[in-house]
Amino acid sequence: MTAFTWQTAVIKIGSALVSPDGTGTSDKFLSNIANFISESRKQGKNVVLVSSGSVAAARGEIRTGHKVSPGKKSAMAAIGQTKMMATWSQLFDFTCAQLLLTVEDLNDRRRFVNIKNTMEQLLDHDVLPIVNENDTVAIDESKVGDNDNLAAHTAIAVQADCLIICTDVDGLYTGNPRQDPQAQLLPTVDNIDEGIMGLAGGAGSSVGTGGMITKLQAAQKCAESGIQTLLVNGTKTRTFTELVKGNCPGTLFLAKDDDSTARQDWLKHTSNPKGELVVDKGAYLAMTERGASLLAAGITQVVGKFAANDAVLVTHEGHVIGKGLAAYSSAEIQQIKGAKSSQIQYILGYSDSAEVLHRDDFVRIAHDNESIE
Ligand SMILES: Nc1ncnc2c1ncn2[C@@H]1O[C@H](COP(=O)(O)OP(=O)(O)O)[C@@H](O)[C@H]1O
Ligand SMILES: N[C@@H](CCC(=O)OP(=O)(O)O)C(=O)O
Repeated sequence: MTAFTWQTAVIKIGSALVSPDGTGTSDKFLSNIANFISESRKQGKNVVLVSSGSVAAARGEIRTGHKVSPGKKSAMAAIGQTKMMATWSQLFDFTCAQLLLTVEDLNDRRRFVNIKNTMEQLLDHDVLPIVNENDTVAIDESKVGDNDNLAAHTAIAVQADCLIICTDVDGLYTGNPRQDPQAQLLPTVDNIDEGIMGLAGGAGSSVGTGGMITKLQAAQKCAESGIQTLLVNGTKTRTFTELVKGNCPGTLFLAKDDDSTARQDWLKHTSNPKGELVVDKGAYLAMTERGASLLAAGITQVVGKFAANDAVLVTHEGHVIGKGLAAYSSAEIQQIKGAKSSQIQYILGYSDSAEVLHRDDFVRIAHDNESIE
């Protein structure tokens, strides 16, 4: 077993643990998890819970076939969310708070900062934040879609040093252990490359969403943000006795060395680019080799409509070089592109910033397969 240490953790609980019978909720597995959370808080650690199970908890409350329509899922989430929250609350002798989020809340910088501040306030007041996707309002493109990725965004928001994903298998195996009895458990993963991604199969139960792939996506986001991820079996008591001792009884995904700021982690993994700035070779070299800010003079083209403070992609010759927060709107940049910074005041009649994209609001993206739809 690999040893690990942590101070602030996001703990993600899958539907199969909240609703082991595939309908209603049960404390069968949750009481062990709740004890671990209580014990960790007594040790002065910070915990945020991301809990699935609202849809599964409401099975039987609404007539459905085997496949449930999105409309019925939303209705089930509305019913099951209160059941799930009530089940958690009765396992703790401290206050719990409910946070229901959508992808739009996370993508928007101001809303994201508000979510982050709210969670910090709750932790400062010894309240346990319990997060879930707002399945009642989120449909299709406004959905994160799975709580593994939602947990990674949450970990980035609270600047956790650890994400613990509790599921119904012991960790990451060389193949889906439900289909391949020869599959071996991997105790440590130091780099989530294509080979590791290729090991992931689908969900293990009828109530799970995403299966192993979304867990690996979450672990990858976290690793790149300097956050370690543990994938453990939430159905076993021993998991939690080992976790309390600082041992990882499943798979530990190591964090990468990360000197990026919290703002840059949000930009890279959570923000959704609303447009694109095409830059010339001089700006490209200045940004990638010297870490310089982007000035209006280096911009050759503006793609899409966006407001000041929206996230945008920065591209050169068809390759994405990074993502940043634009200091000006697309309409303003259309007017100032190619101009010297000293001319911004003259062209626009005001100058909010000498840079169109400040170096602190920019994050490099090394691969080049991202594009604007
Ligand atoms: N390589 C793998 N290693 C471990 N489990 C895997 C792998 N590939 C697919 N799985 C499946 O992923 C399931 C966990 O995902 P899921 O059912 O979505 O759980 P949860 O509800 O906890 O999110 C496991 O039960 C297992 O069947
Ligand atoms: N938000 C949904 C859960 C989505 C999800 O990712 O489920 P799971 O794979 O069980 O963690 C719900 O509360 O039912």
